[in-house]
Amino acid sequence: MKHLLVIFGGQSGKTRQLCEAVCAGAVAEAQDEVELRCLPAASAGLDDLLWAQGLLIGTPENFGYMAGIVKDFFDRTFYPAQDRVKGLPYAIFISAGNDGSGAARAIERIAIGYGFKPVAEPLIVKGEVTEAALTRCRELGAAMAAGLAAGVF
Ligand SMILES: Cc1cc2nc3c(=O)[nH]c(=O)nc-3n(C[C@H](O)[C@H](O)[C@H](O)COP(=O)(O)O)c2cc1C
Repeated sequence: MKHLLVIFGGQSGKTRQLCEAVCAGAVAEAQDEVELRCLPAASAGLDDLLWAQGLLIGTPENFGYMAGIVKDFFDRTFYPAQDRVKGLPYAIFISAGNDGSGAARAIERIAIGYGFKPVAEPLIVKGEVTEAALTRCRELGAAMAAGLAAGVF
């Protein structure tokens, strides 16, 4: 069984909606081969990160950056995880009002510090969460789960 960790932040529920679709996609694709752990960023910690063989990070864009609670996850885990998570495949999904690029860039920079390996372009959903957006999220979750199951990352 491969291990996929999904963490998310957010206040008004849109990132959570994206997260639920990401997770549904992963389960639909590979529930027999991939064990999923989906956690609010505040509840996720070092043990979860070390458990993970794949990581999906969900955040709103707040003030051109990731949610503070997602940054807090990185702040808490960076030093203890250093040199233990190199090469961890990851991808990002973002709920934004009208941009999202600042949050994506900030997470990408931090991910370089950990040595995570990007395996998909950041998925940015602007404005309302439409059915089309949820489909993209399900596809992201499915692609991550399929890649993990197949051992291609
Ligand atoms: C304090 C705050 C700051 C925000 N800053 C940005 C921003 O810089 N760029 C942007 O595109 N949207 C911005 N937004 C809009 C949110 O990204 C958007 O409403 C998002 O869908 C919220 O996700 P959530 O429901 O998971 O909290 C901001 C919202 C809040 C509350």
